[in-house]
Amino acid sequence: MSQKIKIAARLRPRIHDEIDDSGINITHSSDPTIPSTISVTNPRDPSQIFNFPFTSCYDQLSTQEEIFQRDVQPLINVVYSGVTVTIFAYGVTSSGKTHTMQGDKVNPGVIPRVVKAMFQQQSTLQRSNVALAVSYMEIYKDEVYDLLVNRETAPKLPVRENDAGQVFVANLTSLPIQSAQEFDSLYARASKHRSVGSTNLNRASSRSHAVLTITVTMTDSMAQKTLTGKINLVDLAGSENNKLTGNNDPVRLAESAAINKSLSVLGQVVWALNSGASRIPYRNSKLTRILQDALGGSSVGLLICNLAPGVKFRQDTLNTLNFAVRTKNVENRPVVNERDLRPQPKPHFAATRAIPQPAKLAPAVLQPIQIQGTSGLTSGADKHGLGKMRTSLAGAAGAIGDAIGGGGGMVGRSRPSKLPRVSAIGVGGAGYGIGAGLGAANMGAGASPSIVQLTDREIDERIAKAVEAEVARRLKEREDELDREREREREKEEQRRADEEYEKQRSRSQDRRAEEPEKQRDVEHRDKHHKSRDVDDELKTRLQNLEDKFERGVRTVNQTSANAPLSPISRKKMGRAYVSLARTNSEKGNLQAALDLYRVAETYVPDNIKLKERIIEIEWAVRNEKEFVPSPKRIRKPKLKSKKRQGRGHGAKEEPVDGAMTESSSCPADSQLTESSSNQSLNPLKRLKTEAEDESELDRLDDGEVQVPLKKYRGAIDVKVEDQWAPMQMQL
Ligand SMILES: Nc1ncnc2c1ncn2[C@@H]1O[C@H](COP(=O)(O)OP(=O)(O)OP(=O)(O)O)[C@@H](O)[C@H]1O
Repeated sequence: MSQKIKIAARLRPRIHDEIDDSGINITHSSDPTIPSTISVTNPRDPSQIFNFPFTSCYDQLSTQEEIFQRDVQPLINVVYSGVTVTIFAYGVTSSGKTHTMQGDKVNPGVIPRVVKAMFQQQSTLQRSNVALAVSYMEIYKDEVYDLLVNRETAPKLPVRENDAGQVFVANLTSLPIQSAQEFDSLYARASKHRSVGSTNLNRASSRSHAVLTITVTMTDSMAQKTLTGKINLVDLAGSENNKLTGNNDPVRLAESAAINKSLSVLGQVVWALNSGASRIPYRNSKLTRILQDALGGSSVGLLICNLAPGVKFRQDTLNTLNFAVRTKNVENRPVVNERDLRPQPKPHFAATRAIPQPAKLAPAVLQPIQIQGTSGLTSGADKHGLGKMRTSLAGAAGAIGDAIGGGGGMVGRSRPSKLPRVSAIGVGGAGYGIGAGLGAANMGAGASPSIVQLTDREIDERIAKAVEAEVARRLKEREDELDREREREREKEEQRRADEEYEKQRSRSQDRRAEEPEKQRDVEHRDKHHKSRDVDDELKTRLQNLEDKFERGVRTVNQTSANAPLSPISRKKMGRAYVSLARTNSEKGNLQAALDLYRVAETYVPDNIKLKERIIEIEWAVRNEKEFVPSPKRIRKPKLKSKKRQGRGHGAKEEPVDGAMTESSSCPADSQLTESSSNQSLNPLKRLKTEAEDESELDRLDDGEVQVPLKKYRGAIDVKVEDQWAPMQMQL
């Protein structure tokens, strides 16, 4: 049965000298069937309030104990029923994730409380054997490191997938723990290994994602079963805005880029799961690869969204809540991890590498009737003829088996050629050599008590069929594995090329900037010309296709196109093109189409904050059936802009932290609006290109310098306070 991820949102209190903020409010519901609500004021328009209903909302006065009792404690039973549970803390840097998960001595967080509860539960169990073990890793700059070993010398650990499709970190230490005290001292030591650094926003900011796993193995010797429950406790690193954190040294910037990228992939995974995409981009980061089971997989999930008060965090708060709303629609299919300890029938002969021991075979040959229930097969007639036949068949299997790295070859070579025929059938489920395989796979010897009379020819045919089928299966397995390997290599190669391309572009633009102003003007002039040619064939085709679709009234955009491998530049171009199309639609009043297109654009440029804001605004307008008036277009003023850029580059002008709230003096004049709207008369493809190249909506959205005049905007939207933002969803 599928189960949705449960969401809990927690607002931390003000810390240090943070300014009091009344922009985030929590309304608790006394009725358990009605969710509590978090209301957040739009930083760009204080008259607009977004409401987010969640089953669990914790305000600034909430305690660690409350959160544990209400949302975490019930999951301990789930773990003890043999299911994997994943709890992860998500939020912007300094929002209180580590406080919630780890806490301190006075206010222990989720992790120490979970361990205590796990031991308490263990003591109540009558089962003969319940063992707890811990592993702890961090994902730092997209590499996995073991935190239970010396971190200085810890190697990067590979992430692998087993035959059952479960993702695991190879060679990760797992230590048995006997008591909560033992865990505490081990955890305290290991936490010191975690990468932590100081930023303007957090003295001890996590520079990595940390995943702590407690595994409980319950062995019931009477029922001969083992249940394995697991709880993954994930303290994610927070998304970072380098302007606010003050990160400026290369190490911090690289860490920050890795954190933001992995969180952005996390968002893409959630988006892809919600939109039913055929390919979920788990492999695009180690974080999502490791959390694969928690996102659309087989574990039970709890997402704790940490929120920070203050206007400077307001946009991040909206982004976090927006992520939460999307995540609560992700469905998992929890499974019980149970293993039967009773001796299993031996696997098919060709699937095992074990070399049959003649000494073991011998007694089985002597008691065929007991298993097979027939005397017709005991004679051992035609030993030599059959032996030859079998040798050649098994030899062939051996040759192929060797080629595909399987065990068939070993079986083929090692099988004694003079094995009496009766043992081949009679041993059946006992599992000796070829006979074992045949008995189990083709004749059902162990299962059926009926007498089976087979001629030598029939037996040989069956042998041939069994060998053929097994070899074909192994070849297929091998081919699939090779395909997966090729796919992985291809992805790596694409990533490398994209990085190279990005580096090239960056160094080119740096070179350009370093040139003399005279020359720079030339370059800019040339660039302008190049730009018009810069929309490559691929982009043109895609734009044309899009154009055609919309001309025909097709509203369904192929959203998986965002998954196609593109260089960062092409991604940006595609993003711009979609934004441009979206804008056209929003201008025409087709808000749903515009929203779809903005969302597609977001898959190409997931880090664009202004784009996220735009999506939230339009989502709100669509849900509340309000009119949405897009902000007027800005006309580029090359000189002014370059001056501003230079000024910024030299730190001449400090941007206000809450820039989004600032009314800008550089608002476009009415004449500019007219000029912009004259674009409407152009041929749509031309118009798209013009918009994408000359005055890209995306660039403008992305550009913190130019703000829409707030008064104008407010008047145009005519919003009402307290409109419902998202539909109510109950979880679990
Ligand atoms: N509920 C709370 N009550 C009191 N203090 C809190 C609370 N939540 C967070 N804090 C304090 O806020 C500061 C930042 O919290 P924390 O380090 O947990 O943030 P974070 O989200 O883990 O940040 P980062 O992503 O940078 O690691 C810390 O000093 C912490 O003690």
